[in-house]
Amino acid sequence: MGSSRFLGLYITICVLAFVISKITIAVLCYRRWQRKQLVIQDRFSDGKLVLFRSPKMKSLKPNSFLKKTMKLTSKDRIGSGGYGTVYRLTINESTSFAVKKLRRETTEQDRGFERELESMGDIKHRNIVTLHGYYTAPNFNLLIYELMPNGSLDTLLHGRRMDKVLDWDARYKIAVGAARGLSYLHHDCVPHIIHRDIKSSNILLDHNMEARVSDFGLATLMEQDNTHVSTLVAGTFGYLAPEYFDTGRATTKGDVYSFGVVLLELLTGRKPSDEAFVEEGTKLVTWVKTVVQDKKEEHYVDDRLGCNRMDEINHAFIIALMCLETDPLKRPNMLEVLKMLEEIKPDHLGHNSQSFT
Ligand SMILES: Nc1ncnc2c1ncn2[C@@H]1O[C@H](COP(=O)(O)OP(=O)(O)OP(=O)(O)O)[C@@H](O)[C@H]1O
Repeated sequence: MGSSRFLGLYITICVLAFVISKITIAVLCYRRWQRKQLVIQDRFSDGKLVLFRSPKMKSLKPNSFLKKTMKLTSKDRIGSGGYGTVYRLTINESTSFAVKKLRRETTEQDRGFERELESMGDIKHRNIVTLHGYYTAPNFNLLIYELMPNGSLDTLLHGRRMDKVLDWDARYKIAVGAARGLSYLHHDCVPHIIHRDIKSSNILLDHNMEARVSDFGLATLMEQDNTHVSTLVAGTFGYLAPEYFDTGRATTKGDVYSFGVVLLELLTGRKPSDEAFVEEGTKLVTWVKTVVQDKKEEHYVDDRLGCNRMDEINHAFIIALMCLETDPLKRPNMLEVLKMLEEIKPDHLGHNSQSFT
């Protein structure tokens, strides 16, 4: 009798200990999640602002942040792309953000969409544009990014900006930075991330002219929402790997191909969608393959490179062509591309080849 009472007491204590430990774990997880992000409900537009906590966000007053975000107008517009319009949000003299207003036609609030954004917010790397938070309301969504003061590589290479000429050293640094960011997404993130839309307008430049890959995860995100008007699901014509046209499947090797196109753009200063190619019935990649075969690279490098290091430039052409192999299996992966690029100028980058922020 005594031993069965003891057994009953023993089982009760075990069950209680189990339940208490589960509750404690749940409370700790909830607190950790709360510490990671700040959620502000917006009663006016039935929306919700979520800011991911980081040193930069620490000093911000969330309500005034929300007010300023809601007051963005066309005067604050930086530009627009396939996914929506980008605005500059100025909080004070030293703090600004880039806010991307996504086109959204459905009114459904999707928790999967938010989860995707939360994992995008966890990605922190010095060659990737940080997502600081998001705003979601029944009719629109905003993504809050770090503002890149030097805009996009596309604008610097092909736009009318005369104030900044990118010489060979600057372009080399951009190529290595972009390769490092992409290699981080492919090889260091779990699960790995396929960008799906690598192009010069998605490579932004920070105050040091260091490359930052932007818009990662957006193709997947918008596919879920199913509102991005795109002929080919994701990716931009001129940058897409040939196999994508057959399979429609995005792969890391597809990103490697697109990166190869960006490298060619850096070397030749020509856009993959250059009308001259269309008129000649060719495209940047086919054209460069012939140039390299005929060993005529020096006639086609961008004059603005201002460099007599043709050995380095030829080396970069070879890496670009490896990325542009028609057979994806023959292309190197991004870690290999990064290593080959770093070998072009081992002394130049020797002191800062570390991958993480
Ligand atoms: N974080 C940012 N900081 C500064 N400028 C940005 C930022 N994000 C985007 N921009 C600028 O906003 C403009 C539009 O960018 P967006 O990413 O919407 O379009 P895109 O990359 O040109 O095209 P797509 O949407 O098809 O990828 C570009 O000129 C880009 O330079």
